Amino acid sequence: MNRPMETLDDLRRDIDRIDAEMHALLIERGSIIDRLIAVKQGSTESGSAFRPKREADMMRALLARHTGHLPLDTVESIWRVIISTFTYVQAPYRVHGAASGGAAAERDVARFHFGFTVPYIEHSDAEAVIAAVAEDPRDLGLIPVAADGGWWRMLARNSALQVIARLPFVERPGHPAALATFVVGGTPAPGATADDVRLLVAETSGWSAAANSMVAVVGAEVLARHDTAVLIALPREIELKRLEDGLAASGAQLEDTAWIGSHAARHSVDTAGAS
Ligand SMILES: O=C(O)C(=O)C[C@]1(C(=O)O)C=C[C@@H](O)C=C1
Repeated sequence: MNRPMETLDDLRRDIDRIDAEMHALLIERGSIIDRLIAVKQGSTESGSAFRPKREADMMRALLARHTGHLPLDTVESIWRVIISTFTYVQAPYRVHGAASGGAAAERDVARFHFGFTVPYIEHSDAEAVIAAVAEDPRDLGLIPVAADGGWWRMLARNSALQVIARLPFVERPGHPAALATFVVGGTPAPGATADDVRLLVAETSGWSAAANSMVAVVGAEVLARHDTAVLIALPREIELKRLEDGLAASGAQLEDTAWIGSHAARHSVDTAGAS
């Protein structure tokens, strides 16, 4: 015998039940916040509650286990809002972004990754973002990886600030907040940041196209150049000495080297997020 067809009321009852369960789970998740605060205060941890290494791992796991009708973009953005708001409730912070990389794109990055509860403040350029975070190192600054102007030299001179993450945590075709962005923050708690990729600033002498190619041959990446300075992304497994030796063979030298932060290895999936 055929089952009688479900009515719209039946389906809405199901949706109401699931919504109530999800809400109850969110309330239960929220009840952990006081314990998180207590544990973090009771250990060596202090300052910002942002733990980018943990978040990169969580976002990868979320996207890996996702299945079903709901687009990946939706699931990722829901969890970004949950996690960022939990960070905010533990210790309030603001996010600063630069309009110079495209105000709308930067705002999208901020809202997608940090939601609407965390205040977003727009500045003219990367230098102004760094100045704002220097004033309150519990805040986070967003700077496009491709931003020009040599902003990273400011971090080389200020050891209290560093790059602590790179967004998006999981890259994919058509990501709704795709603008590659560094997150700048105050000195992170021990173990809070990933160091799969370390960022090196150096003055250079004898730099040439051959030096640029050599950086790639060694397995690193020149992210930017400004006057005689260079910003290089160096995977953890590549020793600085190897880079220096390779560059010496191309006639270039690194001087006044400074590490300005690190982030998790870039991770891509080829699934489009909207389907
Ligand atoms: O795991 C932590 O340290 C938390 O504070 C929890 C949590 C989360 O909501 O899952 C929030 C902030 C951190 O950046 C990472 C994760």
